[in-house]
Amino acid sequence: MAENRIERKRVLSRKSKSEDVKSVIENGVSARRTTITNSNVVSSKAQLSHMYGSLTETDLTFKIVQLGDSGVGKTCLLLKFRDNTFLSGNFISTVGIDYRNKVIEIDGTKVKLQIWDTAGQERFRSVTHAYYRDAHALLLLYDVTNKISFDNIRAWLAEIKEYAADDVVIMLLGNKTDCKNSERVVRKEDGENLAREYNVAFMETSAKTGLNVDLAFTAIARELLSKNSGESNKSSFKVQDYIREQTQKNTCVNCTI
Ligand SMILES: Nc1nc2c(ncn2[C@@H]2O[C@H](COP(=O)(O)OP(=O)(O)OP(=O)(O)O)[C@@H](O)[C@H]2O)c(=O)[nH]1
Repeated sequence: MAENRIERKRVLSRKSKSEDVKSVIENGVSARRTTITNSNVVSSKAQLSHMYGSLTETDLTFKIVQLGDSGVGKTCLLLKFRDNTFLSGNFISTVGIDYRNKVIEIDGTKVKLQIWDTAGQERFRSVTHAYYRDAHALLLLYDVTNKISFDNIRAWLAEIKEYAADDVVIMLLGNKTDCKNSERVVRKEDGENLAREYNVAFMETSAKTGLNVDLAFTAIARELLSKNSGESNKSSFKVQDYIREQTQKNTCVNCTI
């Protein structure tokens, strides 16, 4: 029913279906829908996998949900990761929820990441809560230039405790690190300390420059793969160690240029 429809966000809906199919063929990613209702999600996903299944054969699918206050950069992070594009200029808030798929390969295993982009605005909270439960991982974002978005992380973590599975993998991301130092109001150490307090992984990102964007999703995928294979019980994969190694590697590469 029309009144039950949750209109999707902006620019993302501009692609035509044929363009989406082309994108699937070229990039191995799934198409987007133009509207989502709670009741049609399952059938739409089934239709998509029926339509595009042979083009996106993967070994595993993981569901990742992005959370955080409105304006912290959730949609931009997803678009940077999937399409390597950045939406600058006018900010148009997400309405409801939307998702995109991206297939990545980790040590020879094809993993489909189904990434759900939620609206940060309070009025959509009851809609988005429904998507926490079966999420394998949650990316929780704040904006390093917005103290309130950081202070609200505790409230987000409380909601996660209430609505998500007990063993969900959580990663805290401080986004917009490309902004000038004078604009930054949340220090990296503050993010690290909060993440340590809640025993979650942490890194800083920029959806604008792409800093650590791929790494955030790859680290999550590796952690989920390790969990899936039962490795995490033996503590053989430590996501925060992996992040540290990878960021150090990147820093060293930059040093030698
Ligand atoms: N400088 C900078 N701006 C960013 C970055 N990420 C997002 N933005 C800007 O921040 C604004 C909000 O970005 P969105 O991705 O739409 O935010 P959101 O978290 O999806 O917001 P909701 O949809 O309301 O939940 C936009 O104007 C973006 O251009 C970043 O890494 N750096």
